[in-house]
Amino acid sequence: MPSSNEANGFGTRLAEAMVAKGPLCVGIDPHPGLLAAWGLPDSAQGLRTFSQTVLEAVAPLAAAIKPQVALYERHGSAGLAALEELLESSVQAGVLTIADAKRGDIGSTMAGYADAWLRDGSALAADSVTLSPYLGFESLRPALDLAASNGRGVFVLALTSNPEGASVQHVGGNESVAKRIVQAAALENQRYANETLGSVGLVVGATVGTALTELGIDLASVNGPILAPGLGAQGATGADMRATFGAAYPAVLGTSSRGILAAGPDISALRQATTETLKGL
Ligand SMILES: O=C(O)c1cc(=O)[nH]c(=O)n1[C@@H]1O[C@H](COP(=O)(O)O)[C@@H](O)[C@H]1O
Repeated sequence: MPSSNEANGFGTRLAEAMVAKGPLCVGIDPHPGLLAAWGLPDSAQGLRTFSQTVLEAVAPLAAAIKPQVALYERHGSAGLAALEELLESSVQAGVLTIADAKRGDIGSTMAGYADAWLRDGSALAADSVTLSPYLGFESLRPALDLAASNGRGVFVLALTSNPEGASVQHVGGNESVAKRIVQAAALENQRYANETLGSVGLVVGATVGTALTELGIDLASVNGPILAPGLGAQGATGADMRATFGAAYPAVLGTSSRGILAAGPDISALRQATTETLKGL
């Protein structure tokens, strides 16, 4: 797990990694079908081999990895142990981690989730975690504050890549739910004014097309990283992302899971798929 005494906050460390390696995150989503295609059992041992293979293949190429927590939870405590090992190995491999847990709850319970994913010494501590703000952005306060106190970060869902997201996130027209989340994140990043990039990131799907313009959302003002899922398996390309994000594109971290993982288990094939994806960004 990353230690708290990093000189720079998560946003700055991620910005540096994106300059050094390129703006790509590789999602580690050990779906049962992928495990089978890789000749691995659908078990904790299968998860462990899958995770460590992806890490070995992509650590030199990816600014971050994003393990999908649900697919480890499927195997209970043994699955979570495989995730803990992956988070630990990622530190040794020098790649930043985004735990894709999409947590969100009333403040007092949120403190428990923050402790699990963002506290020094927690077995599941990652460099950052994905959060769902639909109990109110302010309900995320324990995670926002803990991340700020120890150099970690968060990614808050704003406009998700799935078509159903619009039924909640677009509500309100020019004062949409998504716009309020973006504004709240921008305000929160004011505490990182001395850093290259703030540590409160947003999730905006690479598939959202013209929604940002239609809703009058200005991502360039956020001063935080934008995690953009939807590349590859969900159909978005680098060109789509440039068109969608415009002036905010330099802060966008594209993320692809199945589009890269389908190339495994061969390490060089995984590296080639990662390199090809990076070329498009
Ligand atoms: O937070 C996420 O990462 C996320 C947000 C979103 O809006 N859409 C989305 O697909 N994701 C996650 O990104 C990954 C996408 O996987 P692929 O479609 O295989 O690239 C999955 O783990 C999703 O849970």
